[in-house]
Amino acid sequence: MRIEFFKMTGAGNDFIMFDNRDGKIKNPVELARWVCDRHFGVGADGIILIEKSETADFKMVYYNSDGSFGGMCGNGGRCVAKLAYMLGIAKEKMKFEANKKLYFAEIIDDEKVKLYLPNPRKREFNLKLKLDKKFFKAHFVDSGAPHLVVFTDENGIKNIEKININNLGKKLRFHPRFKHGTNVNFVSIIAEDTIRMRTYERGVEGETLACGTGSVASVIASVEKKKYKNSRQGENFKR
Ligand SMILES: N[C@H](CCC[C@H](N)C(=O)O)C(=O)O
Repeated sequence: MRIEFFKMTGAGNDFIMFDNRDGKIKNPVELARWVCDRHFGVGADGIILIEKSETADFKMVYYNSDGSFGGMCGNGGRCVAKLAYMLGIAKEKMKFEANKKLYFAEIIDDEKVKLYLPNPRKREFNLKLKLDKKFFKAHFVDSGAPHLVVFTDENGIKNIEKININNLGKKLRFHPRFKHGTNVNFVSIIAEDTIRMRTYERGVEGETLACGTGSVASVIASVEKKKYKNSRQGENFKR
């Protein structure tokens, strides 16, 4: 069987995407594991299927590289919006369904796609998580995907670049407090309006280069805990 695919990256978080409106992909779990392999496949953090929707322009169905169902993905949402626009499935302003929720996206120009995420309701601040006889202070925000935010300064970590994400991140990701597991973001305050974040992703089971819903969760925790300015500066951000 021949299946056309598209590869895109959102800030380094990369995805292989398929137009599955005809339903010809029947085993996405196996497909994700195979094509996401960076040596024996194409290589990506996950796959995204565009499927038919009754309530929106299309449905985004997202699987992590290990084949687990991913729910919502911020970077993937921007990529799939662009693909849907390129394929003529949606216009510049669109709405799509993902994990039974509705999202709005807007194509700004060739390089920019804006994605509107609803305000996360599930937030739990000041958790104390026991790990290897030590307590970690962390905050939990579900921004479409479950995210733990671990501030380096609240946990005596001096240099975020030196954290062994694939070790410490993994332990927190599997902490029994989270029944379905969680993504884990380590965050350092850089300036009044800038944070540095490194993410361990559930389902990729390793550090990824960027995470959209993780960024949103980290900013929410920063505004709450660090009294950040709730600034809209990001809108004018230029590379
Ligand atoms: N990278 C994604 C989030 C993936 C979450 C997924 N790994 C899970 O919760 O299983 C993003 O840009 O929002």
